[in-house]
Amino acid sequence: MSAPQSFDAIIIGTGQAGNPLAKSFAAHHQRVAIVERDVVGGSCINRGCTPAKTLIASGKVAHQVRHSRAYGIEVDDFRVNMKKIKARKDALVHQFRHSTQEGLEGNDQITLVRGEAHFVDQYTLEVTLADGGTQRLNAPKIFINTGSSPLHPPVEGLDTITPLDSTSIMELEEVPHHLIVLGGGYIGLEFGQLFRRLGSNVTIIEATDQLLGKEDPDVAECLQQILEEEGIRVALHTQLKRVQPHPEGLEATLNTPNGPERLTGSHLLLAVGYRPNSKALQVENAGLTLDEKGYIPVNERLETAVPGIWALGDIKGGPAFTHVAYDDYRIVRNRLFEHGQRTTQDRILTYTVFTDPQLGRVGMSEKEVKEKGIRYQVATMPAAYAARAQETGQPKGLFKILVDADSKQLLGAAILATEGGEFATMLKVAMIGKLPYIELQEGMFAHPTLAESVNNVFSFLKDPDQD
Ligand SMILES: Cc1cc2nc3c(=O)[nH]c(=O)nc-3n(C[C@H](O)[C@H](O)[C@H](O)COP(=O)(O)OP(=O)(O)OC[C@H]3O[C@@H](n4cnc5c(N)ncnc54)[C@H](O)[C@@H]3O)c2cc1C
Ligand SMILES: NC(=O)c1ccc[n+]([C@@H]2O[C@H](COP(=O)([O-])OP(=O)(O)OC[C@H]3O[C@@H](n4cnc5c(N)ncnc54)[C@H](O)[C@@H]3O)[C@@H](O)[C@H]2O)c1
Repeated sequence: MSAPQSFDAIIIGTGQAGNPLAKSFAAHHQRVAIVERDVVGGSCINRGCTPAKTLIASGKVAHQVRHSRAYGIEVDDFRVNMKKIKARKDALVHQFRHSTQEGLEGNDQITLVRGEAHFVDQYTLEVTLADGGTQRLNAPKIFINTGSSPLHPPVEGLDTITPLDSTSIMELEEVPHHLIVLGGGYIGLEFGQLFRRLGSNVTIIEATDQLLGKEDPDVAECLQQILEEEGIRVALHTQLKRVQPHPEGLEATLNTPNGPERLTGSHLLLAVGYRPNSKALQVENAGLTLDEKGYIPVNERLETAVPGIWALGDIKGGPAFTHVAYDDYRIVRNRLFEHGQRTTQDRILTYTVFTDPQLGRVGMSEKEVKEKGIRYQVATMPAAYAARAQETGQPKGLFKILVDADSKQLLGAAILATEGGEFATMLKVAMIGKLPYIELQEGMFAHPTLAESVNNVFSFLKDPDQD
């Protein structure tokens, strides 16, 4: 075995944290190796946000064409061309991937190693190279950014069919006749609505009693109603007991609240969550222990229990979003290169479910506020009260904003509305600035934007137990 190649730092994974971190090391004239076992760029640009949102944009166009008569535009006929929809998505993914790869390969300080890494000891990795053989690398600092992958649940008969997951569904070149979706979370709802809009029959099977289990029931119910109005069947409190091949594709045996049911579908999408990519790492060789779900525990500085090893992004557990992984990078950069004190404790969580209308979320839900015993007030207003929502013919949804009863600052918000993610971002800025709600209620905002609704929504503010 040849001597390991030495670096100032090694990063495992070219995802949302690893890629910018490599560039920060390079900018500080430190030699860094970054190891990638798959395509460069990680989940977001290859298998997650970018391809999904590009496809969802096509679904929205199909929906608008279908409903164009409501706007006085008479389109006689249209056809969904799934091959072209996929080609548009592939082109963008390749563009993003190519520029990420060029950014790494074109930097003299960065060595991109193609292969799968595992720990040999605290400072040494062995990479099983993509083009054969192995290579050992060592460094005093190692950063794990290996992300997560779709979870395949234990369902009887699953090995007798070819189920889809969030990666393979985006490679379809035809629209499923009947898409059965297992799981009513982010992936289930985004893809369920996309394929419904492209022409599929869609059934979403959710084991619990509401969609998007982390959200408040009123918000989840409002979104469920919107999806059902588009013709999606939502089966709550329902388990998938068994699947088997069927001439139409598959037959699913369900346990519903009304008893057993048999359902035939052309495709099954598994959307029951993600699992960490930690098994191949053999972290025990470095003295690290995974938690019970396979995540790598870290402190608020993203340091693992072993000095000199950090974990960033999905692999550390907690909210799994691109902007969280990127913010993990900012924290590490801040502490290593800027003598800063940033931690994961400082940040206010935000995310958007890219259904249409979007669910833009920031801060705490009402459930979380109650659990923490905070004294709060809540304002809920139908999106239809906004002039903009009426003018654009997109009145579905609601605005829900929580306010601290003592400080009068915002605690959190759920904006279920067209471009709800943009609206929630504005509220996050108010939260960062610790603005009392009155500044929003009395502020002058451009008319007729959706966001000017912050002038009106607080007139609905009430104590939680007030009718
Ligand atoms: C369909 C879908 C849609 C999504 N939409 C959104 C969205 O709209 N907004 C949002 O914020 N988030 C979204 N997400 C979540 C988001 O994609 C992830 O949270 C984010 O990409 C995680 O980034 P990461 O840096 O932790 O890991 P990743 O980007 O997954 O990078 C990890 C990399 O490590 C590599 N790797 C793993 N193990 C090894 C090893 N042993 N050796 C070498 N390389 C290894 C992997 O190949 C991968 O390239 C979506 C996810 C999916 C699946
Ligand atoms: N817009 C976004 O930001 C976005 C979009 C897609 C994915 N993501 C990320 O990807 C992660 C994974 O998404 P996801 O939708 O797979 O997971 P999820 O955890 O959001 O949802 C999974 C759902 O499946 C249900 N479920 C679990 N087991 C089941 C079973 N056996 N039968 C029926 N239902 C079952 C759960 O109750 C839950 O509602 C998310 O947590 C999120 O961080 C984010």
